[in-house]
Amino acid sequence: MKEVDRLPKLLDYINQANDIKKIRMQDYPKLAEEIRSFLISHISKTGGHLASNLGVVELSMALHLFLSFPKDKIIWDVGHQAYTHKLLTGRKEMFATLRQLDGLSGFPKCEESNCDSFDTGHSSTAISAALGLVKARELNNENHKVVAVLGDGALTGGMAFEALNNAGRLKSNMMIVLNDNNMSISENVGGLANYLAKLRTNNKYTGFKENLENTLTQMPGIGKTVVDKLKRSKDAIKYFMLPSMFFEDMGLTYIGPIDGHNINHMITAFRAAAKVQKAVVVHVITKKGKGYPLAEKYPSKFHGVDAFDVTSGKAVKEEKGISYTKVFSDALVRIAEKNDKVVAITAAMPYGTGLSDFKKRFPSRFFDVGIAEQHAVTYAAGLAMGGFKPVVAIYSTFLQRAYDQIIHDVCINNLPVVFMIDRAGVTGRDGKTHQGIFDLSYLSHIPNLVVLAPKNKLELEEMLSYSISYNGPIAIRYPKGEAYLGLDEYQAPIEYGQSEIIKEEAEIALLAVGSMVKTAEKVKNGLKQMGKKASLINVRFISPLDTKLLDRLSENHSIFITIEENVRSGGYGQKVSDYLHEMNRPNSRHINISIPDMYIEHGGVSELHKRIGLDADSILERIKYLLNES
Ligand SMILES: Cc1ncc(C[n+]2csc(CCOP(=O)(O)OP(=O)(O)O)c2C)c(N)n1
Ligand SMILES: CC(=O)[C@@H](O)[C@H](O)COP(=O)(O)O
Ligand SMILES: [Mg+2]
Repeated sequence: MKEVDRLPKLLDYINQANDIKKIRMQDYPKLAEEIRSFLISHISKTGGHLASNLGVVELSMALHLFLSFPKDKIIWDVGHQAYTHKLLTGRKEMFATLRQLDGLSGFPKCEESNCDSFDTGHSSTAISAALGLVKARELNNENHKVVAVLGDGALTGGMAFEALNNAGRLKSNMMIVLNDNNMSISENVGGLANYLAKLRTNNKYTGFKENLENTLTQMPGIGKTVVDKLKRSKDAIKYFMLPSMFFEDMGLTYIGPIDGHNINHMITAFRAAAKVQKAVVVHVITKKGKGYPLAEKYPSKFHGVDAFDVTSGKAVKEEKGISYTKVFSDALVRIAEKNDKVVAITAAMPYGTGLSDFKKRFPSRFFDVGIAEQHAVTYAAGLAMGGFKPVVAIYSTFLQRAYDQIIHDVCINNLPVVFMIDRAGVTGRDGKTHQGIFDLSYLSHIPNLVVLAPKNKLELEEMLSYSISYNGPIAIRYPKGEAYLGLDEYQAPIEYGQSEIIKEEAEIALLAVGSMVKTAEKVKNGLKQMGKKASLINVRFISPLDTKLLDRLSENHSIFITIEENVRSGGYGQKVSDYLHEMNRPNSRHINISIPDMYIEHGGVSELHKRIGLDADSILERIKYLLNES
């Protein structure tokens, strides 16, 4: 062991909340460096949200030096940047298990620590939740501090604006730390991003770099002795400010921009902000990926990573096969070459949803609307009304936001919008906020909306072509990860409302939705070994339900087994069950294999499937048990 390795690290002194207050001010930079090394070393092994976390090391330290936990509350918007907060609140030892099954969550989680105040994962909720906590504080006669921390990307979300509108009326203190790194996952876009850029580049920011208080002290009309008093006064707070009509006119106080890597400047700003009996925006400027040159250079690539080699930045595991996302991406570009009415929309996720290539190839037909799923959907409705064929690509979990827009704007108007719903099913390591397990339930009862799920790569391509030519709202849901290449000898043409019969036998009908067709193949083989015959059906259309096929199958199948990667309630299985019941088929038994109505925590997709009984072996066990054959 080298001599230096034996020396105690500053991090060794940080074992529980508030321990950071024992660290001497001159050691803050060293602690920040240690935290960064710790994060890089752990995330390189477990995967996780690297660049965002590296950017907020000093910001998190400053907040922890200023606040007291668990009394005070921070709400981390999205929550993907809360790793340093976790580290500073007694969870250091758990980092080896980050995002692993039963391990440390990658997001704030009240269950995990009393220093987490709100579970998050989806964007733009922090100001609303903080306002609620502030009101509760008032009603309970309490006096803790409440801080919402959100990024410039999160600020593009509609909820953030609704909350700001409300925050303008606040008569007690609440801090909104705007962590501005000039990036969402990709470049932040739109008028707000431009506005923040103006605030950022304001000359006076450089004036604050040396020392915020010294600068104030030297300002004409302020003077050394009155700085503290000035901080308490509403008018004088404006000396901290640069022209920020937007926040000010909304009724909030604005402080900034502040160097988000200068802990002392931030603490000074927080102290000043805490004295204002209003909502105060503290605008801090940070560098996404700070301290790891590759992440600084490629912040999008290092936003969320799998395990990687620190020196080269390359993923440890080579990507296997082609992903469904890539299949969609390539197919859409091919279609758009021939059809100039096709336009594509993303809500701040061009890369994740596979629209980056479309963006490069057809920049004028590509629209990134920011983290604004609701707007994305209604915007698509407008484009469709204007004669275009919008393809809206949004992850299953984030499309939850736009339920009303899908009904009210797209489906009541019966508009030809194509929804490409990526990350449908169990998505894995992001955990309960990100699993795409509700979409069949929230979509398949909407009148006019067709809902499809492909069994393999080829079928996703076919379904996309079908959807582009279909004259009405239509959605295709497909999972994260590698596209299935098997079963491509079965590719009956897609006919409206018709499932595909892959193997027709008798006795048992296995009806599998999308990703579960591959699993159902294995189940079929297992049943065969038990001496049972089974037909294998690729459901294809979750909505409308293929009732004709169900009627036909009822003639020589006595057991229907539906298999889907969606919660039970409102899923395909319940539709089938409902139909069989209504048609009074006393000789048909139905077994519903689906996800229990519960939140699924983080872990690997296969291990989660196993845990919830959605792998072939567990399904077979369940069937055997239910048929009394175990
Ligand atoms: C409703 C919703 N849509 C999309 C996402 C995916 N997402 C996670 S982080 C992120 C970018 C956030 O940017 P910003 O708030 O600036 O944080 P940064 O990563 O730059 O620190 C996006 C789009 C999400 N979490 N929630
Ligand atoms: C924090 C967040 O919501 C995203 O960064 C999400 O983790 C992306 O998921 P994928 O890695 O599946 O694109
Ligand atoms: Mg950002």
